[in-house]
Amino acid sequence: MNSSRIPGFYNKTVEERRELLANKNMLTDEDIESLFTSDPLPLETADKMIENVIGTFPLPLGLGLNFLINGKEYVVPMAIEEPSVVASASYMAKIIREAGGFTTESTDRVMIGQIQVVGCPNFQLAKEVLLNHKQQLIDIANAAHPSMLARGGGAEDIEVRILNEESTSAYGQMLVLHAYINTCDAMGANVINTMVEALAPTVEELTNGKVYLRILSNYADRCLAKATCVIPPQLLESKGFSGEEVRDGIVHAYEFAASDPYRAVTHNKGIMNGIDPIVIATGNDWRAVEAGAHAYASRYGHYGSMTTWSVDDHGNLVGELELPMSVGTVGGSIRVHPISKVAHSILNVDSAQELAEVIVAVGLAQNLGALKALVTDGIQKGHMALHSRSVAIAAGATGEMIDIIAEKLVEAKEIRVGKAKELVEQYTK
Ligand SMILES: CC(C)(COP(=O)([O-])OP(=O)([O-])OC[C@H]1O[C@@H](n2cnc3c(N)ncnc32)[C@H](O)[C@@H]1OP(=O)([O-])[O-])[C@@H](O)C(=O)NCCC(=O)NCCSC(=O)C[C@@](C)(O)CC(=O)[O-]
Ligand SMILES: NC(=O)C1=CN([C@@H]2O[C@H](COP(=O)(O)OP(=O)(O)OC[C@H]3O[C@@H](n4cnc5c(N)ncnc54)[C@H](OP(=O)(O)O)[C@@H]3O)[C@@H](O)[C@H]2O)C=CC1
Repeated sequence: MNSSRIPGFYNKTVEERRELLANKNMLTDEDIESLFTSDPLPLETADKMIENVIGTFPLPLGLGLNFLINGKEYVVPMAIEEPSVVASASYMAKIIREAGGFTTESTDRVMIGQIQVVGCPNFQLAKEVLLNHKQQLIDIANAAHPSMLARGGGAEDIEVRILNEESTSAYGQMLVLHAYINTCDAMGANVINTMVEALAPTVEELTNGKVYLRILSNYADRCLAKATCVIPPQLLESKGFSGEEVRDGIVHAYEFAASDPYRAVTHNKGIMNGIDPIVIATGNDWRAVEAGAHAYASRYGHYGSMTTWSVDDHGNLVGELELPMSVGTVGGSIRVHPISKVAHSILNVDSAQELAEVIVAVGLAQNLGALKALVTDGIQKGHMALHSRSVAIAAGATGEMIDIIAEKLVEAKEIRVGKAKELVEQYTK
């Protein structure tokens, strides 16, 4: 197993980094070909992926390093436009590996398909009838996609709810059937939608109602992944701040996010800074993950922090992140986008469950990075120093000029495009 600890990786050139991965056998010949080409997503492939294609929209692909999860090393592919995210994830993963690494766990990959039934003459009776035909309904769902059952998944259970029973509106009352479907290593949207569409005629017959919606729920609260880390305070020490001070600051920051939606949204955005890039790089549906994650952050009746941070009896900082994680290692665009194939090669996970667990570990690290910066130097120092290169490019710097202008911006403590334009003008005179 290759170590994910590659000191100085970020000081190398892109070519050197690729060579290093190839030498460590972390890339296949096909991966190398996909990465080294000037056309990573060929237009003819793109044109088959979505509609009205006129081009592609590339994003930087970086590697989150130092991840040790359940004793296994992970190099994490991250596709993102925002500076300092990859650096921060790698830095926090480095601290957490010194503390023994992340521990993760996850539920079975049970997703939910919903069927909405309206106009039942008797909603209670309709519910009873559906529940009495549970096995028949499960069998119909599985007959619609038998291969999922054959690989150990498929429809497993049915639940029925009545919504707005007391409503007097002509549109309010409805019955909702939930089909619980194990989608194995697929995110499963298409499997689920196929199954609920197949169920609809029988559901109408049994309820004497009318079915409108037949679609998966992105609130995948039976498809959860959780990551935990336990960090002794001495590993959190930062210039001018004791480990205990940083630890306590992080717990105070968590309490702020837990109690105030204005802060929670930003706190959680910082978590998604880590989650979205790996979801995108692995070819998964980040809208589905985003929607589920934010809904889960509201499960206690108000929008709160996705993570929890506390201090254990030994004075260690304990972090935890649990989220719905409807991702796959097959299906969707995963085997279609050549760079997503490379990302899977680098990440080296064997199942969707393992992928989900890595993703929440990265989210937890990212939250720690942002909070540690916020409770010490503030976000601008580390983030803006790295952002200075984008500012230089936005001001017209090219080639070797980019790093020179970026350094001058940091020295001047004025990381803004106006200042960068002045510097570019001086440089090119
Ligand atoms: C940026 C750092 C890491 C610098 O932090 P630093 O203390 O200057 O880092 P360092 O130079 O001591 O290096 C420590 C480690 O960081 C990594 N590292 C260091 N530099 C690089 C680099 N160039 N490229 C890749 N990796 C880098 C690398 O792993 C390195 O270890 P090494 O390998 O050298 O042994 C730190 O300031 C930090 O974590 N800041 C937080 C950044 C952040 O959260 N950015 C997100 C954008 S802000 C936002 O959108 C969310 C927010 C903040 O609003 C959420 C919220 O409010 O909660
Ligand atoms: N609300 C939402 O989130 C919606 C999302 N989508 C989109 O749906 C796509 C994801 O759907 P999904 O059903 O996952 O994708 P696909 O239908 O593309 O692929 C999944 C298929 O892969 C096959 N497969 C091979 N090996 C495995 C394995 N080990 N475990 C599970 N399946 C395996 C299965 O087919 P077989 O059994 O025949 O081998 C399975 O049905 C995404 O692109 C998403 O954007 C679509 C609609 C709504």
